[in-house]
Amino acid sequence: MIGVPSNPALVQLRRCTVAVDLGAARTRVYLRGSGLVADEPSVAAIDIRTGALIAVGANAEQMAGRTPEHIRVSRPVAGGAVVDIAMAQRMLRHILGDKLGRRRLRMPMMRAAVCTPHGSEPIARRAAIETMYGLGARRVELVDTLIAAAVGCGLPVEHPEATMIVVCGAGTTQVAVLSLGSIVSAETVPVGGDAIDRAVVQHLRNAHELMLPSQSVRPLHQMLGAPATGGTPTTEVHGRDVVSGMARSVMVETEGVRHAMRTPLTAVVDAITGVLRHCPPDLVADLGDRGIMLAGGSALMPGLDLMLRQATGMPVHVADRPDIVAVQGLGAMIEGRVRPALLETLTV
Ligand SMILES: Nc1ncnc2c1ncn2[C@@H]1O[C@H](COP(=O)(O)OP(=O)(O)OP(=O)(O)O)[C@@H](O)[C@H]1O
Repeated sequence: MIGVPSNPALVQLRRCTVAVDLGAARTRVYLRGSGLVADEPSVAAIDIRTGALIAVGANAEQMAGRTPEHIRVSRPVAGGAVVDIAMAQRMLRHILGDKLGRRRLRMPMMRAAVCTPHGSEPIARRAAIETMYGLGARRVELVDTLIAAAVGCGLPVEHPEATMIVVCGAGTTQVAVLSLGSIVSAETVPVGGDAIDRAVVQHLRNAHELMLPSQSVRPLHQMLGAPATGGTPTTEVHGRDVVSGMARSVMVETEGVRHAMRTPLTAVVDAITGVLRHCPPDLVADLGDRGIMLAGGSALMPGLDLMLRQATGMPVHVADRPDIVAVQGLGAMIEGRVRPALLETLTV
């Protein structure tokens, strides 16, 4: 496992004590020596009359859509970037304060590793760094999420054969082919689980004039992978009538929901074919057997792997715990469990 530390960035990563994945849906924190210590929704609730923080994480998420006028539920991370640095700092401080105790909070933050989506803008990378500086970090190492996730999946990224990873999160999907520890070709599209959920909600609104409560969307995900049958299978769905505002139930056809979910996913399929088009033929040939590793929280969507298999004709494997692979990969880097020399990191 120990190799030659020829990559200075990896040497810097080994000095980090904390690894953070600030996602649009969830914030995950890995502490060296302790493992994953926090995995909470990236949500904060504030009292707008006083500016006081009322809740963070799961407690704040439960309040979404149910708040009185003076409470605002905020999501400080969107589209793969921290969009409200001050709120992200307050949220992280509380999430970690709850887990570590206030006094231990400053120490682990001295050197932090943070993953950022592939191809993120300099301003987005800066925002991630500023967020960590506000928590007391003196140095921040940025790592491409695709590299962190590939390491977290246990892919043999340092080998001279191609591996392909698709990280499907809440707001973005990142696709890459890696070989010899580096990204050969990659693409990020602004489509993830949230876009799929919005497509389902919009379909119910257009086709049935029904407003779907947010907790009712996930049970409909299974329609993506439902076998196509000759008949028209239907499911009963409860919601609110768009016009009258009254509670109402409708029978929803599987095929309509499946079609709605597939529409945003065409961008993901296009990204996969685009990445393959930019790869040397030898690497593409490797992938015919190895296929695609699917990671990110949306990889848990039933039928997504099957849909991608059908659309690309390639084998698709879902990572173990696909939602946490990126932070686990970062964790492996700061623990020194990754072969040096071959991994590419972004250092600022
Ligand atoms: N069991 C599940 N079934 C279907 N979808 C799921 C499941 N679990 C999580 N998701 C979806 O996964 C997404 C969150 O994934 P993940 O935690 O990887 O996002 P993130 O890293 O916070 O987002 P991003 O990478 O876009 O910043 C959400 O859209 C959520 O609805």
